[in-house]
Amino acid sequence: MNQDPKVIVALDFDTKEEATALVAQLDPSECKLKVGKEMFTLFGPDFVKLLIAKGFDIFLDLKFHDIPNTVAKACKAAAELGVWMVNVHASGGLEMMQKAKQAIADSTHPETKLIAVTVLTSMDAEQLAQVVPAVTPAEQVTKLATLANQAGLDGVVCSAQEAKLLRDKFAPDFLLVTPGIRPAGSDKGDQKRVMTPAMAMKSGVSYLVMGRPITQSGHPLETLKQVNKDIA
Ligand SMILES: O=c1ccn([C@@H]2O[C@H](COP(=O)(O)O)[C@@H](O)[C@H]2O)c(=O)[nH]1
Repeated sequence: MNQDPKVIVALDFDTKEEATALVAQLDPSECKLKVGKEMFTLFGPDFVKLLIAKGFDIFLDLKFHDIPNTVAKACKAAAELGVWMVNVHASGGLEMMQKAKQAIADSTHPETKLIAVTVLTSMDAEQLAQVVPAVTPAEQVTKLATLANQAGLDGVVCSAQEAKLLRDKFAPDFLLVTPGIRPAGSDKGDQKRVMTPAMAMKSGVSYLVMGRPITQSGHPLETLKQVNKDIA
């Protein structure tokens, strides 16, 4: 029984029925689950609690980004739902991340992990240059990860392409959570900074976030089992 599966399946569905049909095939020893903005907006905290009750570790991927007081209260509310992990945008700044961390520490679930999004995996160098001039994705990820580390966060969301760089810079327990994971030959969709599951694990990633390559594969359970085999 694996207590700490490395794949986080992103439940990005617009009906609860589709999501629960998939979840019914999965086992908490094979994957964790991620609830993002779409499903949380549609189905709210009760949906999250339902998944927790089935024994899954839940990453609540709401990417909070607001003034420190607001983000801190949102993180406390998320932690008190009983989720395994929650996140904020690192570009919200040091004070915002410190207050969020403190709010979780003061909550009824101080063990909840808090990580920060660096540069979205859907952005390439050209897109990043439209919002932050004269910096590469790797430089911007490193800068924001350093800030998150300084704020005492548990880790960051980055692409697997930056994992080796960050793994060499931070302590082994600093979590690197990477979306943009694509098995060889699978459709990239809107993801730009991608890597295969096996290469990502070799680069020092802590957890792989995978949505469409599993959920839209036509045979999700087999796909997940193959990924777990590939990274074993
Ligand atoms: O930089 C980021 C941050 C979050 N995500 C989320 O991960 C999944 C990826 O889904 P795929 O279907 O495997 O592309 C999705 O829920 C995003 O909101 C990200 O992709 N990149």
